[in-house]
Amino acid sequence: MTPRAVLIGPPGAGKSTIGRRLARALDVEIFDTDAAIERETGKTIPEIFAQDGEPEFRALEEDMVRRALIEQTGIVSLGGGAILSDATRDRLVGHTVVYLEISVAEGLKRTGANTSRPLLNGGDPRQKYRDLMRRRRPLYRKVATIRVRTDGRSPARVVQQLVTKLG
Ligand SMILES: Nc1ncnc2c1ncn2[C@@H]1O[C@H](COP(=O)(O)OP(=O)(O)OP(=O)(O)O)[C@@H](O)[C@H]1O
Ligand SMILES: O=C(O)C1=C[C@@H](O)[C@@H](O)[C@H](O)C1
Ligand SMILES: [Mg+2]
Repeated sequence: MTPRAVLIGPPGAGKSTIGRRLARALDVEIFDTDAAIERETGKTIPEIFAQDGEPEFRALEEDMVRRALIEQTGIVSLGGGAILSDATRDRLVGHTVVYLEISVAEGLKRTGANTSRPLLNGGDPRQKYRDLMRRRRPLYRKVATIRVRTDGRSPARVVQQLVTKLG
């Protein structure tokens, strides 16, 4: 058993939104690792970051992704930073991995008013988002088997393209 597709990309790329809609279009289940971690721990992600620290969150995330890749058969949406883990990148080999691409400007717009993303809080969000993309872009590209641009495209349009690409 293997997921139909795994969605990756930075905050605001649409992993949760597109994931939900793509799953509906394909009539499969959606499994969002961020939501699953919150369910399993009974804490929100900002609470985990604040109380336990990012390394603890990354460990929970790595294990959640490991299990999802074994157990899920629908669409799996990963947290934005999940691909930072070497083990996770290794485990993604052989899967259908969709990179939802987004520009820094558009990513900032989509995440702007929202404070539920601990990594973008505090300091200058623009600089933080840029730094994050500089570090992650090569990793997203490396593990992706399909890339889709999301700038200036409605979720419906992105989903439509993905349905075509996934066959
Ligand atoms: N193609 C799109 N066009 C316009 N807005 C979008 C698009 N995709 C998502 N959005 C909007 O952008 C915001 C962020 O999307 P979403 O939460 O799905 O991103 P995410 O990749 O799951 O982010 P995170 O990594 O923080 O979980 C939401 O308000 C969503 O409605
Ligand atoms: O980009 C990131 O590192 C994160 C993205 C979110 O999906 C969450 O997994 C968390 O807020 C960390
Ligand atoms: Mg999300």
